[in-house]
Amino acid sequence: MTATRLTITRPDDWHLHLRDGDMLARVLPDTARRFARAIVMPNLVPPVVNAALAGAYRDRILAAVPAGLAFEPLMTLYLTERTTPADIAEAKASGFVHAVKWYPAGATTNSDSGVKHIDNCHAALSAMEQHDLPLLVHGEVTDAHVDVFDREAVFIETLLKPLVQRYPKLRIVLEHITTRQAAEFVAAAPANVAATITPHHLLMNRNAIFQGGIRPHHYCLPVLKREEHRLALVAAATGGSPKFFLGTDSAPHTRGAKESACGCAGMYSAHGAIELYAEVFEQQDALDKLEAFASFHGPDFYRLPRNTDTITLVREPWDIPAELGEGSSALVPLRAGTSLAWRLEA
Ligand SMILES: NC(=O)N[C@@H](CC(=O)O)C(=O)O
Ligand SMILES: [Zn+2]
Ligand SMILES: [Zn+2]
Repeated sequence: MTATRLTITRPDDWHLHLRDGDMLARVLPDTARRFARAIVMPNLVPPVVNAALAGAYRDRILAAVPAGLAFEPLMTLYLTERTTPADIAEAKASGFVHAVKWYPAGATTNSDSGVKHIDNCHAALSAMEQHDLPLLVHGEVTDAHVDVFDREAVFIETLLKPLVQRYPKLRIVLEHITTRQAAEFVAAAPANVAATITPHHLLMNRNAIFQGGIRPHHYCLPVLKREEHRLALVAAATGGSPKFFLGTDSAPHTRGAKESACGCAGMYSAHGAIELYAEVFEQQDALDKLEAFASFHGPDFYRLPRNTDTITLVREPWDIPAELGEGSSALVPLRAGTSLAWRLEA
């Protein structure tokens, strides 16, 4: 029998881009309606590199939370080769910075200030291990000679495995995993290593980028992979392991920035995030595993309390508009012009 209603502990989003200004105001309500908390990515321009900037950004986010909704932004720092142990100590002491993000320079959107050589970050990484502040990783090498579809697997072998060995107590989240190699690596790693998985990498393979023509709204980083990799991610997400948890990587870009001769990487999914995950879990006949993936594994890893209120999803198709918002912040959401199978009950 198929379920038509599903009530779960309110989930959190452990990887989210909220941007700033008009775009922040446009996208935050979508997340705040569904999730109690989110790990907010620091790749603004300029990036959020210290606790003072994170605190100011946190205030702007809180000011944009719609009346009647409760939402807690969990802030992150952007790791650079100039991040000091004092920056880390200050971030930890703030109480609102929950992690530090490693962007290999040039790997993704707004990563220009990121890390060229991780060997230049060892003082900061030691401080993070000492203060128990997790490291979040965009796991792709940037070497132009490495095929774009292999960049995650090569990153794991050449950079991540040595790092895990060198810092055995550092908590590490490999973000938005996209390959069988990543799922296997995380599953076999010690308990201080975990991963987030996006709805789009669970729902689509790389054919979606080229369906009848080039599809800029299906371009993200790490790029969608072959079907065998999608299947490995689905098995990891629905398999019940506490090492895998929800992180949408909802990454809004304006329509113009996506539909361009050199379009930005990132998909917007916050408008239907938990509903999209429900589709995946239903396809696997694993709806009973959704709550742990969406609401328990993340807070347990981050050592935060689980949420105590609930959300309810109903199996009732609803239409996704062709475009969300207007003017400078208008964007094309995932599944634009089609429908989602599950709807969030008001
Ligand atoms: N995932 C993406 O394709 N884009 C993200 C950056 C990131 O998470 O790598 C963005 O900020 O737009
Ligand atoms: Zn990334
Ligand atoms: Zn991201």
